[in-house]
Amino acid sequence: MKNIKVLKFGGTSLRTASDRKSIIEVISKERERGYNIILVVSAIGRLGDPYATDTLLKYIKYNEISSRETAVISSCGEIISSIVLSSHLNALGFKAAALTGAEAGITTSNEYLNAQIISIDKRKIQNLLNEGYIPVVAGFQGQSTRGDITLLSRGGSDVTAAAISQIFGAQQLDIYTDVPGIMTTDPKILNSARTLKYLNYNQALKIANSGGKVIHPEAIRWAQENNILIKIKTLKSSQETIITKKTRNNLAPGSIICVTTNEMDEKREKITIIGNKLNKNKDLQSYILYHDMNIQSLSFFPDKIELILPKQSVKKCVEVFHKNFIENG
Ligand SMILES: Nc1ncnc2c1ncn2[C@@H]1O[C@H](COP(=O)(O)OP(=O)(O)O)[C@@H](O)[C@H]1O
Ligand SMILES: N[C@@H](CC(=O)OP(=O)(O)O)C(=O)O
Repeated sequence: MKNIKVLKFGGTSLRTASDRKSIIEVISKERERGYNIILVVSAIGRLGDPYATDTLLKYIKYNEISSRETAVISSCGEIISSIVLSSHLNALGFKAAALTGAEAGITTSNEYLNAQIISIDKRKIQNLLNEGYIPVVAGFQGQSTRGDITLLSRGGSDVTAAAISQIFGAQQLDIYTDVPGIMTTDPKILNSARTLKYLNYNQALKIANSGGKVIHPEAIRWAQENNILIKIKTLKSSQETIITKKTRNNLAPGSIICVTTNEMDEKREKITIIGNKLNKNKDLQSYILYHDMNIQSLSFFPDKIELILPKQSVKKCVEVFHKNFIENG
């Protein structure tokens, strides 16, 4: 079957009734454009929302239940979400069918909380598509070769969506989230962050690997193998990031694209400055070496610089790098 598009909706895009209404409008438009749609959903909302992953995890203590049971309770959020969305679609006259990861044919390795997808049996989703249904797949989960429920690691619904895109020969995967794409830094840290319009797979992978959690790195790898165009977007704006093999965002030596942050432990965070041939950026290097920013450890690589700092110094430091070397760089 041609013209397949996979749409993934993250927990933050499914939160309210109005979000879910906007999702139905997106699906409707994509169908009108002639696409056969496969949906992948995450658990609704974030900590505090009834069936969000972190809310479910608050009901248990890791040492009281096994990893197997942790995977089972965590998987419930996505299952509930898939049924909520399919019921909305059916109520509006679409034909939709919710599937758990196992029902969608996703077989994984045996690590309960951090499994890898080994294969996807296409038959169930394919039959639904042939019959005019919109499959709504619960993301983040699969079934191990031993028959247990497994998780694809935190943020893993992106992996479900990219793997399904590859197996079904989709040319495009749209990931809906609460930010208008991959940005020059986390907009929750700095509101002057701007959306990066175009990235190639390698640039996106570097950002994802160093804490830019908009997309799971494993999802980029699945997409890259089949050259699938990824769009990262939000329901609320027309801005987006387009990730492809080649980018229009060719970087001059010494330039920076993104500053990411990643928690190391309770007290420390790692800041990563990502760019091209950063050894050519003498201003940046001397800024780091000669300004007192509370840096505890520093590593230079050709395409990134990693700094470890106490948590309280991170915001200021991100602000300085962003202002001096991205906004005015
Ligand atoms: N460079 C970045 N660009 C955009 N967002 C970022 C970046 N780094 C971190 N983020 C954070 O990633 C969040 C989106 O990822 P996530 O919470 O996993 O969403 P979803 O539920 O849609 O999967 C944003 O709310 C933002 O705070
Ligand atoms: N709900 C899971 C899986 C996931 O991918 O979620 P989201 O797409 O909302 O980041 C998690 O919180 O890890």
